Amino acid sequence: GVLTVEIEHVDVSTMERLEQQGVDCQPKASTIRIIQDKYLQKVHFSRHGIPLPDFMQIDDLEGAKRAGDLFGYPLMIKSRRLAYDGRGNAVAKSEEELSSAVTSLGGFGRGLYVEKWAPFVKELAVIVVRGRDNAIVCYPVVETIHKESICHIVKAPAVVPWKIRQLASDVAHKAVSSLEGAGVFAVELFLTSDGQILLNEVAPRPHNSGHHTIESCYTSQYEQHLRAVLGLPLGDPSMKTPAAMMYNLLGEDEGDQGFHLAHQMIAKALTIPGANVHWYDKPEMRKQRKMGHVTIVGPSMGVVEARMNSMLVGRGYDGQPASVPPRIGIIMGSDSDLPVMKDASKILTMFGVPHEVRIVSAHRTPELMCSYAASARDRGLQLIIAGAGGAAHLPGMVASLTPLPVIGVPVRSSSLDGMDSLLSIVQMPRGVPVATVAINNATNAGLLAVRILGAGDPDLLARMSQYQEDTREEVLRKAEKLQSQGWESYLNP
Ligand SMILES: Nc1cncn1[C@@H]1O[C@H](COP(=O)(O)O)[C@@H](O)[C@H]1O
Repeated sequence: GVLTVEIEHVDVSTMERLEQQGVDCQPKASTIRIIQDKYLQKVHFSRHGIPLPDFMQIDDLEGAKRAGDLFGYPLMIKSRRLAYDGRGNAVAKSEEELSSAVTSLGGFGRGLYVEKWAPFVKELAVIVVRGRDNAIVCYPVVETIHKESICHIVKAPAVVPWKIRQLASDVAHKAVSSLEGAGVFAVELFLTSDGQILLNEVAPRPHNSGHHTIESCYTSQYEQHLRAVLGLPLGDPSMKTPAAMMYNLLGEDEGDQGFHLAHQMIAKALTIPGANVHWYDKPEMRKQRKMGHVTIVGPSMGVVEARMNSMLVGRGYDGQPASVPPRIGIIMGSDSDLPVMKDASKILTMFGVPHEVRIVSAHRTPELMCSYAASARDRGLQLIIAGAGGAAHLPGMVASLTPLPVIGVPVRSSSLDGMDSLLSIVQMPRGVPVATVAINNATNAGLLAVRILGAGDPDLLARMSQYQEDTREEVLRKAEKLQSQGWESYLNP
């Protein structure tokens, strides 16, 4: 008999599986046709004014050459259907390579089109959800890092300027608004060196770039998909952990050896704080096949990256050896500030906050100051305490080079009793704040830093309450002693 199933939309791997089983997958509705045929998908999006790399259909070698003349090389040649994880794509680096590239894709009969090479600096993705009532919510923008055309690592949120995140969300929102159907859509994007966002493609389904949402967001992409298709209210897509990274467990070898290697990795992942292992239990192990994934969550991207590095030691992720990454940087203009600035470090050690201590001078090492401040956030620092004396420009300059909060410590210098340092630090122009503590009071800088971090770290805030309670009790104990003994014996015990 004939079984007719009507589906609103279907992803390419399902299509491929159905075709392998001899099921005729000719779509009926126009929406389905647009999503299945990547060329028609692009035509559709460009009609809706969504930015994407230039593209054109090619039917023969002459057409491919014309496209090469128009777009230049390297030229991306793509199959119109059944292409994913790098399959169905071929790059021709020159006109001579066109015909072999076309042959590798199965010839023109399969339906090909070409795309102008997108000179991207990062690949981004946004999971967009659309309800039956057409309500749309977007998950935070993520960065996808590919290796040999297969997604390797996903960073959530993407470490890109806020404006870029907004632009990426806008493009993704617009792309999904232009389609029909309810459910989760994954929008893959290119970020170019001149800050443009170009649409790569839209996958109408829960997606690899959204796996992190299971642990890092209030509503996972899977729950969200069910809510959307069932007509329930959409859930909150925002992140409940500050940072997450997902690592795909790809088959590293065939058969048993492949399982052995994967299990080694899983055993390592189980020792990593914040790591969650997902194993798909696919019956067969193949090289480069997605067998599972690990999502690591943590309090900052720096911490999550360090955890990822320690999981991947010896596996070629570009990180440094794992150590506890500092959350706070204590910097000072000279080693002569150290006797004062050490008090900030003492407080942070007491509260168990990992930190680093460095000498960075605004006047003697201006380049170092710039690179330190500019890279601080990406290295995972959450706050900077900067101390200096005299013409104390360090805290203010650092504050102008980073979005992180900066606390300034005026260090007393020999000639003006520290008033020069205090005024240099506290009198900042509008727009560039530095929280300034009392002259030489690095202890307060440490305590203020703990309070600021505590706003997003309940454990730290609880410790701060305990510290206040302990301080109060100490004072009360002294007051009682003074009252019971009198001041003379108090002073001369
Ligand atoms: N403003 C400034 C720029 N570079 C160093 N300083 C400050 O100059 C003071 C004297 O430094 P030194 O003892 O090294 O001469 C220190 O407080 C130091 O922060």
